[in-house]
Amino acid sequence: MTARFVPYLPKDREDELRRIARALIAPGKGILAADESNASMHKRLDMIKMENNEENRRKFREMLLCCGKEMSEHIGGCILFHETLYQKANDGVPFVKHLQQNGVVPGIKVDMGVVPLAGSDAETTTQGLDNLAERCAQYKKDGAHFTKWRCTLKIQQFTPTYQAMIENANVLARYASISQQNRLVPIIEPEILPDGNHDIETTKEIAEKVLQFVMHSLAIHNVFLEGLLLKVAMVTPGFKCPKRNTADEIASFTLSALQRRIPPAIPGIVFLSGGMAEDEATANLNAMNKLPNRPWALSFSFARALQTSATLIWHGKEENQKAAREEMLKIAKANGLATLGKFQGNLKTFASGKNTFVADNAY
Ligand SMILES: O=P(O)(O)OC[C@H]1O[C@](O)(COP(=O)(O)O)[C@@H](O)[C@@H]1O
Repeated sequence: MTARFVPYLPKDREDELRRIARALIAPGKGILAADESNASMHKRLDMIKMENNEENRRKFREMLLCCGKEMSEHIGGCILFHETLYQKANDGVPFVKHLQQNGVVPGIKVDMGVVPLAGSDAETTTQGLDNLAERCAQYKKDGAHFTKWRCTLKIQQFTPTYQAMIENANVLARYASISQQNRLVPIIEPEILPDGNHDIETTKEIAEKVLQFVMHSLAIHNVFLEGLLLKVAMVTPGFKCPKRNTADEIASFTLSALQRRIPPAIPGIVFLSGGMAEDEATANLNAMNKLPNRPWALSFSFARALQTSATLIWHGKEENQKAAREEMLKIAKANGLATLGKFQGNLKTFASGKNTFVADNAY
């Protein structure tokens, strides 16, 4: 019998996407998220009282991205912001080349930010589909092999609404399809924000619902599951919930939500850090990777939980760069071990115990 539709992707395209996805989450590796938009960069640089301008953002990225070959031991890929993809390190070599030479796959954030979703309960969708195909084609030529798109959903008395869940799931699927058509592995991020005083049971229930909508839309748009990664928040109690949960509890709630909703064809699920302290994010990831029944790789795509100590040590000073990079690599190593469930003891970092929660982190 002949196929009723033109194939969604040719075989060689599928193989390419599969290969890229696997490289990003190879055993012991995860992703460094360094794709902060300029508004988010303001918050990063403000921590060390640096002005948020193009040159300071370049210096910050120089500190994070030019760590040498050691970086690829635990970091498979790095997500960049548009500006960074075209910036150069102090030695005149583009950042993207530095990453390639050091065995780290460069990726790019392609969404154009969160905007209000009219008619909803003060919720949002994410814009950026216009010209996305052209931008993706260009990014591929310029060295990127994967993309990221972030949607945010809020837990409040009446949210996330059906409208927000269906809209965000659909925009994520459309983005993923366009990305795959352009030979870029999409990292699909339906982030449930940590704000609120709800308990962990509530977060789990909502996470399952949100994921159900996302998987449904991916199926409708024929997105190739083996050639994508999912980026989600761990299932935790709301930031203001008085009852806190242990790493083992967070791990089992998170894993159960994923097991119920995510097909094993998806090669990997990577977690954002969402304002958790560095040591906490690592402990939770490690606990998850000790549990049975994980058909996908469970890894990290942290921004704050990989950058905070390094940023505070660096403080914008050239002479602190080496120590800052060593700290970041130490944390990456701990997370690499956590992807295997092999991290032991407590992670001691410059910013241990310091949460980096940002209220309503949807710009
Ligand atoms: O600046 P944006 O586009 O709002 O993105 C916020 C950040 O959220 C992330 O998706 C996750 O970051 P955290 O690990 O700090 O929660 C990053 O990739 C991104 O830089």
